[in-house]
Amino acid sequence: MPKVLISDKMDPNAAAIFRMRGVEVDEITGKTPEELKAIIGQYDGLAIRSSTKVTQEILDAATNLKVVGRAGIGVDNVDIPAASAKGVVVMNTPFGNSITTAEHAIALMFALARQLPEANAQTQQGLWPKNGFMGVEVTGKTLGLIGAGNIGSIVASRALGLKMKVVAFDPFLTPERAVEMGVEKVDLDTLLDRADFITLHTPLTDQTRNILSKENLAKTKKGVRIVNCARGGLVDEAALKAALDSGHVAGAALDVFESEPAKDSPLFGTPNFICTPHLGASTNEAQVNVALQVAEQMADFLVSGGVTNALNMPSLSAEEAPKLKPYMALAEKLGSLIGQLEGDAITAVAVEVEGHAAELNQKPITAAVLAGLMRVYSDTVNMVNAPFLAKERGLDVREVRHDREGDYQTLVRVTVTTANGDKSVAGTLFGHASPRLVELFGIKVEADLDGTMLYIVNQDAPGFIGRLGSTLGEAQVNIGTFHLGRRNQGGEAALLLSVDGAVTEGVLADICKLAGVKTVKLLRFA
Ligand SMILES: NC(=O)C1=CN([C@@H]2O[C@H](COP(=O)(O)OP(=O)(O)OC[C@H]3O[C@@H](n4cnc5c(N)ncnc54)[C@H](O)[C@@H]3O)[C@@H](O)[C@H]2O)C=CC1
Ligand SMILES: O=C(O)C(=O)COP(=O)(O)O
Repeated sequence: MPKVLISDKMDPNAAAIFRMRGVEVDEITGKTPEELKAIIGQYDGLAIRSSTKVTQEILDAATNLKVVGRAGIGVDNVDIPAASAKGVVVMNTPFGNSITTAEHAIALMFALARQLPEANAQTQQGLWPKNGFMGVEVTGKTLGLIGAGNIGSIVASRALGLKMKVVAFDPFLTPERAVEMGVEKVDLDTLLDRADFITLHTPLTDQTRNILSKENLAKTKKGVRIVNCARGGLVDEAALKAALDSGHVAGAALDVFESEPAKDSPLFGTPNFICTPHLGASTNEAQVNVALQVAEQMADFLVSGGVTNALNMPSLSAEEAPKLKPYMALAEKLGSLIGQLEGDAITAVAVEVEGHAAELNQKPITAAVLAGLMRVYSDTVNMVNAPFLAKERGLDVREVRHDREGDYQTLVRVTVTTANGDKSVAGTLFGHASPRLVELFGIKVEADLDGTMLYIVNQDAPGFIGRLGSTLGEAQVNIGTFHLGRRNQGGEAALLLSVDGAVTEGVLADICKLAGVKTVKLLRFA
């Protein structure tokens, strides 16, 4: 039974779903990194929000970990390259809390426009400060959206409902989508020049870090009000403090900080500054949504191999997964065979599918080929990290889908390029489930690739098989299965034998000495 750790506060629906889906679950929140490191080794899955930092160190200690599920959107607390390198899938729930977060941005905009927190505090102190809080209307004002993705577009729709004009800066926003959203697409300088309110809705990247820098804050309209419900680091906090102090910025609301938890920000106590402790996603609705989603997604993956909303792996629906499973097994065996036979010499890999295989999602088939092929170098390679490792090694990977009718109802062919030219192996599924090799370097053979096998290339000549049988028999090596194919009579023949027991270097050397033998290799398949 797979086992998951929920390490951040999460709606109880998550644990309930895990249990319902046959996944064991522990909820242990508030652990220090050291404490987490000590226990993470027992878990197949880790379900988090933003508090748990999934660092290289944690991943190194997570010897059984297969999936990290983020009940929310931002994954900047997960070292994704490190997870990919370790073959751990990282998933998020990209929509579950977006309405809630957009509503928080709108709430903070109103709170700034009418100075609600301070008015509330003074009223409750008995000061009745009726004349101290002259606000501004939002109707007719311009909202500048930085980032017009899921949350940005919900904020835009709400702002339009409030009769605001919305301008948006987002390099990936198409003109058509801008029209559909009812916003004007502008460049950043135009936005800074025109916006009465600015809200930020981008991830934190090298391009967005300090997007509201000292220089850019200086370009804003005097009296602008700024809301950041996205990520700390998008606004330069020191520059913001100076702009609030000078009165150039009339108000700012931050839900997120450069460093969290923010316990002693220089912004604290600044007039017209309000903040919340990363509450953007904190509604019952959003937390139920993300908890249900993350648990369903992680359970799908751990129980049936389905992949949804992964950031480092192609998607694979729970319906597709069972159909693809035998193909992935076949693809991995073909990759393993060719990796063991050709090894380091490979510079490019082409994965071709035809027949029934061509009707399926090819990405997982290719990933499985690469996993099999590269497991020759490292037994930590799996379908998640194989495509990344292939890229790192400079392997040129190509996918080809044929809609032609071939000899087989379904076929996967793997062709590798080496200094000695292209070499290819192909396999099919017998009875829709059983992987079978059908072609090996241009020679037709039929073989199950299983356990320990011997691959022998020899000159086709009478008596060879008898001599080979005697050599193995004398060494007490029992032959399990025997598969033979040849290019033409008297030409090159290929033999694949599955054998029981150990085949020593001495036995291999004896086979090499048999007349007509060109190649002998010991192969191992999972
Ligand atoms: N405060 C909170 O509790 C929450 C914060 N968030 C954060 O809100 C942010 C936005 O989330 P979503 O809208 O779901 O993400 P999204 O991926 O749907 O949208 C992000 C948008 O930013 C745009 N973008 C990327 N680079 C840009 C750049 N250099 N300049 C301008 N735009 C750029 C993208 O094109 C995309 O349209 C994320 O950082 C997320 O982590 C999300 C949920 C809750
Ligand atoms: O979903 C996101 O990106 C968030 O920032 C929400 O964070 P949280 O789950 O509330 O810690």
